[in-house]
Amino acid sequence: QFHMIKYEDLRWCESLGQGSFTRIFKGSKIDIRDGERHVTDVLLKELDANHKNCWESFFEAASLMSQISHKHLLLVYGISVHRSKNVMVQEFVKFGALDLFLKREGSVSVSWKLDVAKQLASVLNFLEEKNITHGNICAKNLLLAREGDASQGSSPFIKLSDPGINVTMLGRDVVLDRIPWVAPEVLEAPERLELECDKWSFGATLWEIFNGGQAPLQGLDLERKLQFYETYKQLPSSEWTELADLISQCMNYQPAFRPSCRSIIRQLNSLITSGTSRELIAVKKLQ
Ligand SMILES: N#Cc1ccc(Nc2nc(N)cc(-n3cnc(CCO)c3)n2)cc1
Repeated sequence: QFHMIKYEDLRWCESLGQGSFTRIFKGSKIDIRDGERHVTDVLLKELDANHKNCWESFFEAASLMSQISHKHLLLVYGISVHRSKNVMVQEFVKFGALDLFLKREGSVSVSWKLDVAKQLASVLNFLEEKNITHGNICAKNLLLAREGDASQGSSPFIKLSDPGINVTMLGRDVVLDRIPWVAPEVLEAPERLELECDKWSFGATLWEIFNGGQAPLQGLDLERKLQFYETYKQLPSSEWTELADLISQCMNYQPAFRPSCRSIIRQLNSLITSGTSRELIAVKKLQ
């Protein structure tokens, strides 16, 4: 269920960092189509050689992405296996991971943030309708295809990345370090990854988007992160009560009590109307 790409048709350029058990590089792939040579920018996601036992899970994540298509889902061109190299070949998304962008950009408008949140909610709704759980929703896995420029009125455009190695394959410390994105119920039973888990992670991601891309509970060691769940803590809430309500509804310790995607989208729509008018009033006060 994959397009196999010949290793010799790939070129590695600069390294762009690493995820859990993977390294990512900018690269290009070469296709010969109707006698013409086409070079395409790609993102090469390599599985660490010392985690070869995860290759099924690594490719399973990618195959999820290539069996369904949606405008806000990352395009996976295929995979390339050569000797000990397992490589996933993805479309190169122009502006990279959202968390880094938010940290770099600092001030984006409320409507920009809500636009991104709505795009994420819409692709989660698409996955929910197909009963597909992503399992690793976070700002780092949201890629920015278009920056959007408030002054020009052009809006951002995001793509949801593959979930990476399945959480059941990760060591406990790696899962603990994903607190508060990983839903509490997943800690006890990682194999029971369900749709509700993505709602919890959506709440944590919404918090990131409205907190300049900074990681929630950053700097807490694993013990304290575990205590956060054991004592049923919530993330520091925004002054914007409607936003804080939505985040805490998503991050409900009872999975069944988390809102449906439709409800999330409805609440985002009302935030958009109240949020943009709040922003207009604030701007008017400044004039
Ligand atoms: N400066 C810069 C810059 C860096 C990267 C991209 N593009 C791109 N395209 C993808 N398909 C995936 C990623 N990506 C980034 N971080 C992860 C790991 C967490 O998912 C994946 N980045 C564009 C510009």
